[in-house]
Amino acid sequence: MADLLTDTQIETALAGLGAWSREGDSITRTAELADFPQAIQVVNVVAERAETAQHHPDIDIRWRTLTFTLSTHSEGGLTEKDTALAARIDEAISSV
Ligand SMILES: C[C@H](O)[C@H](O)[C@H]1CNC2=NC(N)=NC(=O)C2=N1
Repeated sequence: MADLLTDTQIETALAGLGAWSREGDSITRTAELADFPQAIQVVNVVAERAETAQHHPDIDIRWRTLTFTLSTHSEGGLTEKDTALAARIDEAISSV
């Protein structure tokens, strides 16, 4: 259970995250890696972190370009679970 974020809280979180943008009840970011294996490496790191958080992003894989979309389905919108996992995804992208 996590409270839905207000519009202001979402804007503040996005300003801190940088690469993410809001699309309705979701936030999304794209990352282009050097090649396909690196993109899959990022996906594997994100998968581990998502399992630890018990919160899971939608991931679109197109060759070396990844698109992550986050929303808290059980709450029908954005919560701290999404902004927290977004930061972990950013770290995973930077670490590869
Ligand atoms: C029991 C478990 O925590 C829930 O089913 C989780 C799993 N992962 C999830 N991921 C996302 N993005 N939204 C959810 O509501 C959600 N629910």
